[in-house]
Amino acid sequence: MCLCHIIMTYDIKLEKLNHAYTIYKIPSLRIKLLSVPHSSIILYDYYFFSNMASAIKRTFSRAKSPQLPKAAPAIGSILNTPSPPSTISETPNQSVSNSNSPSPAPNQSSTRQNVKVVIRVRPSNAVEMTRGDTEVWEVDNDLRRVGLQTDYCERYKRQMTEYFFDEVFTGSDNKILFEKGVRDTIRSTMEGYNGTVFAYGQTSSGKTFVSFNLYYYNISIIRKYRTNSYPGVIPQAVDCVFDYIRECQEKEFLLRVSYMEIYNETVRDLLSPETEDLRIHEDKRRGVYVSPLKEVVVSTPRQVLKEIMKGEGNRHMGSTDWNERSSRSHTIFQMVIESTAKNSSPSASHRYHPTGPKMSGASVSLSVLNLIDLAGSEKATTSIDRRKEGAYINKSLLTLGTVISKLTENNSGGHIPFRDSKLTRILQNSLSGNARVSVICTISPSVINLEESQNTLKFAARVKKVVTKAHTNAVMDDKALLQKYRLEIEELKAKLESTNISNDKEKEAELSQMLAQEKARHEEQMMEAQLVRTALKERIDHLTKLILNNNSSFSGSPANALARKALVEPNGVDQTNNDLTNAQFGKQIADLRSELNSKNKIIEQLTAEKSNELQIKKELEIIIEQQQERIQSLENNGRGHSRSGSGRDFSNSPGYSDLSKTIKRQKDMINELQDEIKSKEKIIAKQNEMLHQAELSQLKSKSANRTNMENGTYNNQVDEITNSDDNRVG
Ligand SMILES: Nc1ncnc2c1ncn2[C@@H]1O[C@H](COP(=O)(O)OP(=O)(O)OP(=O)(O)O)[C@@H](O)[C@H]1O
Repeated sequence: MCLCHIIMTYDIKLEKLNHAYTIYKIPSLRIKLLSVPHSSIILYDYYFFSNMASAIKRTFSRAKSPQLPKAAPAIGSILNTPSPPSTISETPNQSVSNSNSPSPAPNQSSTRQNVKVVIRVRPSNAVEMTRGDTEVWEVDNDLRRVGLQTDYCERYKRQMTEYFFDEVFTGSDNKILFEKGVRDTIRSTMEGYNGTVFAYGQTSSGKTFVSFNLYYYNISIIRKYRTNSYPGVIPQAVDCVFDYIRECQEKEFLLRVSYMEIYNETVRDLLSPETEDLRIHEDKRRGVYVSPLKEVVVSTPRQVLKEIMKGEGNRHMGSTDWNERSSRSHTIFQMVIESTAKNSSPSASHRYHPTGPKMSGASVSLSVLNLIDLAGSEKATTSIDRRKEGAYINKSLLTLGTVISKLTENNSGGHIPFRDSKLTRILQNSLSGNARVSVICTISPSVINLEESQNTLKFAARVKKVVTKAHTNAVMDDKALLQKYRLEIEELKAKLESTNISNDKEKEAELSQMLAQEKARHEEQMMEAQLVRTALKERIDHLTKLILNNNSSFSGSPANALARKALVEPNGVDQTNNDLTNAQFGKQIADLRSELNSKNKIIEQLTAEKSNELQIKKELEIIIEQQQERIQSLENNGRGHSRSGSGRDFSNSPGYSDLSKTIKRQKDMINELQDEIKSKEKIIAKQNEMLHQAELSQLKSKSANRTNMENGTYNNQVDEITNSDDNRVG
């Protein structure tokens, strides 16, 4: 048997040699020493080497050692260094048993389980390094032990303090921390148990680094998440959830997320910061919950991270004396997971019926995952605002501590002050039993923070004693979103089925679709024809109006009006001539109109001539009348003279005979004029008759062309026109 020493050395201040690490006895191996020149190692590399050491150990243990001891012996004993003078060992029963036996498999249902507690001692930060702070904590991954360094205890005569937890880590590797400390809790949640993960520790101890690792994510660079070396627990949990869903063959899931913060004892919705008056409620079914709280249904990890980033943008952060970007509020990122068996459609009796009520369906499992980043406890700070925030933070953390103590003290249902702070009230479900809980406690390595770190470790040891008994939450609940969506899908499927029962029905549907298309096409054509008709009607109306303006006698005649109507609507209804094309029809109408127009013009002319001659006739008649009066008076005068004894007879005088001749001539002229007027009247009458005949013949030829025209109406109209004795000239 030979001794294999793997010794990791690093010098954080580049001055002194610090730790001697894990030493194993590994048979048949001759590695004596792996020494690292201190000046070439930076802090980051230290963790790499530290992890490498673990990897080497694991490899050796698998390859060479049939049985590596589960817990390596204490460092001092192997190095044969004297044991510390005295030791306070926080190894509660549960804690010890838990650290030595693996946590129960997550698929065990309703088993009593201790809260899983993980410790992370972060590396010294720049300030601590610059100050040259001594690192006081030593961590043994295998022993799952964190304790004060022996050197330090000896030098400063301090009591040796050591704690044992489920997992202890140093460095920055969040992946291994997640794998060992959190993964089971997340997977339990996917199986229907409530789960809660929270980070606890003093300000600047690395809670946010372990939960979010915001320094590597910021809102605009979610994409970088995949390449980030230290994704926090929350993004890893999100990945774990979706990995689980991908792997799970038999279930389907629905996820919704919400994100809230407790700032100065006020609950705020980080996804909907404008929402006011968020309250904590409690009912038997849901336990303690916050409302109204915005919930977003999510279907990809990216979507979840986007929501987280959105919420982070609204979170209260501030610069403290210890942390440039300190979380000034507790945040709770909540994911509700609904799941149901993949082929579990609503039972037969509950199937959708179009007329029936909507019924409950298959059982849905509903679990809630809380991922919590607590604000850090802190000592007095210089800023007034920070001091107020700090007071609220410290008070709520104190209450959390008290609640945990009470839970571990009696476990018997005595009064536990959950209601003393919003934080403990919201965590009530998780802490009081029905949840699997992982707590990550973070501490600073520096001696400056020794007291705070010890408090954190004491808190961690108390939490470790809390026993929970989670059970799966199956609900037959229409309110479960998954169930609602399922029912809706069922309804839609049923509707689809009812319209698509058999092939015949399919064909029928096809036919009716074709018919519908044909109908639509026909309607389209009708519409087009209608448009042409309307255009023609408008044109006719327009022309008719022009005729009305130019020839009032045509428009004034009822027969003409009827004829005009018949031209447009020969059936009394608006009917298209099926034999004549629209263009032919239009042309005929135009020809007729122009023919009628020219006839009307002739009539107008004749009428004007007639009235002119009538006027001449009238004037001649007046002249004749005057002449006759003169003759009469002349005759009377002649007769009077002769009677009076003058004995004169003018009838034989030349003046009298001239006058008589003139009168006769004028009378002849009048007679001639009268004859002429009569002949003009005859011509007008004839023209009117011709005009009338032209109208009739036009209508009749149109009538002949309408083969499918209904009998009666049109002919009646023609008869009406024929019989109508309207007021024609003459
Ligand atoms: N394990 C780690 N490895 C490397 N750097 C770390 C680690 N933990 C914390 N840090 C760094 O330390 C600083 C403080 O960490 P963080 O903000 O996570 O502390 P916190 O406990 O959340 O503080 P607060 O309560 O004030 O919000 C950050 O710059 C962070 O990057």
